[in-house]
Amino acid sequence: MIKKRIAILGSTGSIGTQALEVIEANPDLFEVEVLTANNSIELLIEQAVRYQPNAVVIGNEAKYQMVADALSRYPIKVYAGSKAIEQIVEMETIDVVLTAMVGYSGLMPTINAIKSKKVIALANKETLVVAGELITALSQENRVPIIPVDSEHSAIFQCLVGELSPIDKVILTASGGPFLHTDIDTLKTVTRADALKHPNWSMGAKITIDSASMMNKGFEVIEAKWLFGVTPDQIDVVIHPQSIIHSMVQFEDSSIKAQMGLPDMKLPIQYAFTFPDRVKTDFKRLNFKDYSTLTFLEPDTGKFRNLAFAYESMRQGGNMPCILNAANEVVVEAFLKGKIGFLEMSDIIEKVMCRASFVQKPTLADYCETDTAVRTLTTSLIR
Ligand SMILES: NC(=O)C1=CN([C@@H]2O[C@H](COP(=O)(O)OP(=O)(O)OC[C@H]3O[C@@H](n4cnc5c(N)ncnc54)[C@H](OP(=O)(O)O)[C@@H]3O)[C@@H](O)[C@H]2O)C=CC1
Ligand SMILES: CC(=O)[C@@H](O)[C@H](O)COP(=O)(O)O
Ligand SMILES: [Mn+2]
Repeated sequence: MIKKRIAILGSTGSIGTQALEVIEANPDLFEVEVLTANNSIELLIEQAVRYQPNAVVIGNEAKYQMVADALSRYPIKVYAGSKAIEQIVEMETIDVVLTAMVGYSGLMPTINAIKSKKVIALANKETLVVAGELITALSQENRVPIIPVDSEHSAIFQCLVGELSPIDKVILTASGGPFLHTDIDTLKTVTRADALKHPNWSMGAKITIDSASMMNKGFEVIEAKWLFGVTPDQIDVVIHPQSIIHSMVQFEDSSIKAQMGLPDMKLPIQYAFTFPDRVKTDFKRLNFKDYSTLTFLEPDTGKFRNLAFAYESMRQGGNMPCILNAANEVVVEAFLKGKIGFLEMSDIIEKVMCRASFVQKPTLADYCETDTAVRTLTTSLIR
């Protein structure tokens, strides 16, 4: 395999740091070309010293000088600002861009990376939620593969290898989050700390709250639609609290394929880097005898209304998923800051979906305008 030069957008986060572990374990296969972060300069500097990338970018421009000073002894270029993150992906020496930034901030760098013909290892699902149609069209136009990193989509992608026949259904598994068995009255008073306790995965704060509210699964339904070209009716969600089956595909002859393993994001990250090959790892193996039962339940969309909102946003199409995403980013931040309660997140999102300006055939400019306008609208609805 030719050594791949990798740019990690969001190297200081949960996905970013695990990607660096994968790269470090396979020095003959991968090298780090670019690292980016938003504010975490200490970790970014430590990573840059250790992995010696060609360039680093710090999103917060006020922190540029501190990073530049710390790395002045090394042949590492230092840039700052969100525009620099968008532009760095154009570097000729990059083969693969791992999009591991959180939220809407991943959109513009991903667009630029596709236009620069880089292979995309896509962790940042919000990119496909906000602008799935545009991103899919761009990737086809530029003949750029988008390889999923999200565990469910990596599972589906792995199930589809070698299959030429049509998909009947994709079945996304969901852990159910920390509140699977919490009644709706108790949900009114759950705290940030309660919601940040994911049963199976250790992840960044924003996606952990999305998992607790099941917006993560809603986003993953939209992500699956664009990645695998299926209709909303072909996407089922099933609660599987053990997170051992990462997702499944049913074919037209009724056969179902599942991808399984212990919950560890390093596997989907590595597979996105090595596809179509598989590379030996020392990751802990699943032992079926440790599990006397694997269980499956119907999601409760009365309790977790976000999942229903995601299906509704797909039904409406246009900029509605972009509206959903922007509203969600604002309410999650407000919940994390203790400004609103857990159930208020869905109440506010519902109001925003009714009030925001709908655009049936959005351009990139429309997505940008929608994101800005919806953030303002959502903020005004938070007491
Ligand atoms: N964590 C996981 O297991 C999984 C994550 N994903 C998806 O991957 C993405 C990353 O998630 P995760 O790693 O958990 O998130 P984290 O919050 O742990 O990390 C986010 C990274 O993005 C950077 N970042 C945040 N905001 C900005 C911004 N405005 N501009 C530039 N950089 C920014 C952060 O920098 P800094 O440290 O400086 O703030 C950090 O490096 C998300 O889209 C998530 O949904 C998907 C599946 C699983
Ligand atoms: C690891 C990963 O892919 C997450 O998206 C995870 O799936 C979250 O778990 P939930 O199933 O609880 O949303
Ligand atoms: Mn996932």
